[in-house]
Amino acid sequence: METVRLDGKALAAKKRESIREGVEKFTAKSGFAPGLAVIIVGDNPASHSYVRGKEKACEKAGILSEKQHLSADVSEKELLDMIGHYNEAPHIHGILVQLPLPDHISESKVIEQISADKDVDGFHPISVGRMVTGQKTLLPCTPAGIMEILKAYDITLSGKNAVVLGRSNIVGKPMAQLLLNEHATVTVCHSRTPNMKDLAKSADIVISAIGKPGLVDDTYIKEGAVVIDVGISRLEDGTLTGDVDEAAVQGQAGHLTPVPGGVGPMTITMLLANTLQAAEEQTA
Ligand SMILES: Nc1nc2c(c(=O)[nH]1)N[C@@H](CN(C=O)c1ccc(C(=O)N[C@@H](CCC(=O)O)C(=O)O)cc1)CN2
Ligand SMILES: [Mg+2]
Repeated sequence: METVRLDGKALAAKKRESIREGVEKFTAKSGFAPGLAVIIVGDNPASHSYVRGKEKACEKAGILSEKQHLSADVSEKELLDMIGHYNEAPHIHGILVQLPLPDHISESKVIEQISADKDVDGFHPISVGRMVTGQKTLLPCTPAGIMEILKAYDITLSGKNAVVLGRSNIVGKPMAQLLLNEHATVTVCHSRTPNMKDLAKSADIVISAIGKPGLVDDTYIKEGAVVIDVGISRLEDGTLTGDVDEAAVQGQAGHLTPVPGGVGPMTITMLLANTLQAAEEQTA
């Protein structure tokens, strides 16, 4: 069978154009642009590259972005105080702290410090609670972007068996919840799941967010299954690769997201969408 490539990059470009139009309308009506504060701690090159991508995307969409780069040895209190400042800043409608953080800073304390109204990453327990109970909220960007890809390609979720590989708070857990909200039957696999391969092989939809290059080959995939690759690893030669061995699943998967150019560009697109949504809700 022919494997359909799920082109996240092209979908992201289309969505970003419609977000840009929404931002233009918002700005004309309110007299100010939606504002996003981006806080990055330390010097992780991948994190800086993602933050650059976010700033560039904001600029193109007409969103004001304000970056704060803190040194790796900044105290937890200083970071919490900075978030407190942005919680009160009227020109800022969204706050994101790039993850991961250095070990001496509690990720959960930092996330809980962000006002739920400005939580454009959708990681705050209030946002998570709303998502779990099916209320309107700001959704985590990567899982929300994957849902947009599935919708754009008319992939039915109701009644389907979905297997999520990985249980992180950023991707695996919220992904499972969003699929469940759309009436899929969801199994979450992790490092202590003994029969991960068998579970994946029985699924209509496999979402891999593990971070092991090439882990998912044709022995994990049922003929015709939808395969979403969230893993991004940089190999020694500098190339980016996902969790999925693309060559091995070609002809076996029904649909497949590439890496790069699949899920990643939709992550940043959903951040733009969330920032506009937050600005609209705060000025309504
Ligand atoms: N506060 C947050 N931290 C992190 C998040 C997040 O959503 N919020 N997610 C990831 C990193 N991430 C965004 O921050 C991210 C990862 C990848 C991409 C992306 O566009 N990938 C491209 C390739 C990019 C490249 O060439 O390096 C692709 O897949 O095509 C965007 C955002 C962890 N931290
Ligand atoms: Mg590849």
